[in-house]
Amino acid sequence: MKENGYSAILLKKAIELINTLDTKALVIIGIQPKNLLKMKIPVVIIGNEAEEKPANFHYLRLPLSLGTKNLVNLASSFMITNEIIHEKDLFVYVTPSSLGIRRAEKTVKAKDEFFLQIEHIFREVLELAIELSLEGREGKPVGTIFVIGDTRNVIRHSYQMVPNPFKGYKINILDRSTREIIKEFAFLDGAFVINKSGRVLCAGRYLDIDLKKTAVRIPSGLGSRHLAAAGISKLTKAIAITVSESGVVRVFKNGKIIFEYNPRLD
Ligand SMILES: Nc1ncnc2c1ncn2[C@@H]1O[C@H](COP(=O)(O)OP(=O)(O)OP(=O)(O)O)[C@@H](O)[C@H]1O
Repeated sequence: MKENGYSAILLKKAIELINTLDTKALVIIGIQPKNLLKMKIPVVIIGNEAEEKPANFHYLRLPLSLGTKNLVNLASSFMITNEIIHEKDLFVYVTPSSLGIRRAEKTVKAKDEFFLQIEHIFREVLELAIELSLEGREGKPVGTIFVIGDTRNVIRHSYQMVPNPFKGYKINILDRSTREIIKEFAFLDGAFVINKSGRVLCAGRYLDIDLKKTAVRIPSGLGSRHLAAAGISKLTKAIAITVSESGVVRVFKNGKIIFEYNPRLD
């Protein structure tokens, strides 16, 4: 999503639309908002925080590389979840190269906690998970688990299924040039373990959860991958992100699903 010089015009048109139609919010994606202080309706900004921070401005720190469709869907769910607008309300969104009107709907199941969770490393891993869902590996769908944070306890509750390909290497999720390497290892059975600084400590890790002791409930139809992710997030303070072979990306915290989204269905 690149700035292409139309931002100012599109933003002006968006405001005209808001003044003409009964729209309840403005979503700004990847544009530095300017001259919006007079806006009476809620403004959701995805991208860099501006210096202007009136009470009706909400910031969503999502990666712009998720693309307009995904971001608008997430913004829509965010606004409904936080009662900024209601389902079916109209809102306008604007990006550096497009302008649109949408009816608010919850295509993404996300709990409040999810939107509080979007700090740096988590955001990068979520983006990677969505990329994996969309791209697969060599054209084939791929499923995996990323476990982020509380690594000491995660390691305690897991073991290697195969030799750890990341042993001895300093591969960090923040280093974009190593993204492809990380994705390559998604074909391994098991989970990735990532520390709070973004370093990938291991792949191919079996999450050893005693399901009798760790009472987690997940929706029926989900198998052992999702049970393991729910279990590790309950047993430790880690967050687990799963990509299922069907493409659904889920986030687990404290044994519960706090985010569920299938980017392939957009
Ligand atoms: N405890 C575990 N720790 C790490 N990985 C696991 C664990 N259990 C299962 N997996 C991984 O999940 C894979 C798929 O298992 P299963 O089909 O039962 O899960 P699922 O939840 O139905 O996932 P999907 O929706 O992707 O099919 C396994 O091949 C394995 O790689």
